[in-house]
Amino acid sequence: MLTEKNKMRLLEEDELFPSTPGKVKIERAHTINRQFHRCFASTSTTFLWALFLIALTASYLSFQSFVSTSSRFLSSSAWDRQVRTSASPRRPHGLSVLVTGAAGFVGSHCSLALHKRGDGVVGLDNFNSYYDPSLKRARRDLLSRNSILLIDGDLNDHRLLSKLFSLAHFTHVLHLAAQAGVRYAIENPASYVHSNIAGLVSLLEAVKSADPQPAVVWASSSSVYGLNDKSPFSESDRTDRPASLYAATKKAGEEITHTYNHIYGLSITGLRFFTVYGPMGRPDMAYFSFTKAILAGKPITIYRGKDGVDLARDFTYIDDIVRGCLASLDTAGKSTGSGGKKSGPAPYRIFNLGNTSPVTVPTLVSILEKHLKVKAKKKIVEMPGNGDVPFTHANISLAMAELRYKPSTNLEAGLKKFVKWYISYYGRSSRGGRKTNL
Ligand SMILES: O=C(O)[C@H]1O[C@H](OP(=O)(O)OP(=O)(O)OC[C@H]2O[C@@H](n3ccc(=O)[nH]c3=O)[C@H](O)[C@@H]2O)[C@H](O)[C@@H](O)[C@H]1O
Repeated sequence: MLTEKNKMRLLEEDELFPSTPGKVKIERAHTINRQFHRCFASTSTTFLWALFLIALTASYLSFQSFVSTSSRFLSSSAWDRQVRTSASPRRPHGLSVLVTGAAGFVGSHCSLALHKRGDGVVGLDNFNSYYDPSLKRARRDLLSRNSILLIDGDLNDHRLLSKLFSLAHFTHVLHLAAQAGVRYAIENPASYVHSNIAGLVSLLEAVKSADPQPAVVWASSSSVYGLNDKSPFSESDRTDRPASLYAATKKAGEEITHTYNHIYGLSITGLRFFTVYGPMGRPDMAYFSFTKAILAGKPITIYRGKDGVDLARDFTYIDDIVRGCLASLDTAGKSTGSGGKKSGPAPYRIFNLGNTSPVTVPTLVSILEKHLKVKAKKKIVEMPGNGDVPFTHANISLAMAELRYKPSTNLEAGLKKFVKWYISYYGRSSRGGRKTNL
């Protein structure tokens, strides 16, 4: 017999876990159900508590790491001195440059080149794990051996940025930090917004407030041309049809920098890089991942465009890009703002930095086969609709006229240098582990 109290409890439980209407309830089944429900209720409560505790611990740890990262930087006079020393030019009228993304491919090369000619350089990089951070750490070690300070920090850390600009009077910012990669945007769209939009705005806010305001040279991308089919691509061509989120964030960057130029008088130079390659490059890019796979005897996938047309890129060698970046810094006019107001118009420039001679992906593979002395196992598939464009081709007349930019390394010669570096760094039996220092 059920007591009134038990009946009430059952009723309450029925309301909590309603049974399917019209089903006959057998008391034994109900008892089992009840036990199950209790057990479920207690399991879910435990689960919720566990979740709560995990969230609490995670926020505590991230707060701690934020506090320790910031205080490590922000309260040490030794660190202040390091920043000032690294930012100081060692030649008369030398530049003082904050290089963001300095542990990256283009960033590390540019930092070394600036330092070599006597400019002051401070690097900033968040060492994210988009590709193997050990290569980024090796680049940092190389910079460190050249007395270049590289700070582990994120563009979105406002306190860190304002501290940096208060410590050093940077004449220029070379902004190369970004979430790169065209196809990865399908997997992780938020990382593009974090770095290429929020990070960019955070940096521009800090630059705007700096006194004096530095000039900004930053990496846009050939991908902004998107579905443009007028060849070669000129800076005045349409860029309103991006084919990937990566491209859309780079295009947005061009508009955002324009706003800061217009309102605050920041001197802006946007560089549209065309598929940059070379030693110490990015492991996610085709020439690099193909090399690794070919040496390991693994198959490579070659995408092919509509109607069996080969894809082509205006592959541009890193040394040419570095020269273009340095020439942009050297010719950037001054920012005109102070205290959040501009005192006159400041330059806003955009340049293509390409090679002007597109090469198809199968040709890239055959050059690699020749330099590696190994035949590739090729799998040819139709280009997936994940952001790729069929070809790129730069018109570089503007950069030639204003920057004296003149690319001098063709793909054959550039890949030879890349392969030499790759084998010296990873060895021929490459499994991704490094053999020597950079
Ligand atoms: O100029 C840019 O603005 C961009 O250049 C670079 O993008 P992409 O030109 O796409 O270079 P990359 O990935 O090396 O693919 C090269 C070719 O190989 C094809 N490709 C690629 C991979 C593969 O497995 N198979 C293949 O055929 C592929 O279809 C393509 O045709 C930078 O990564 C990017 O960050 C941005 O800076």
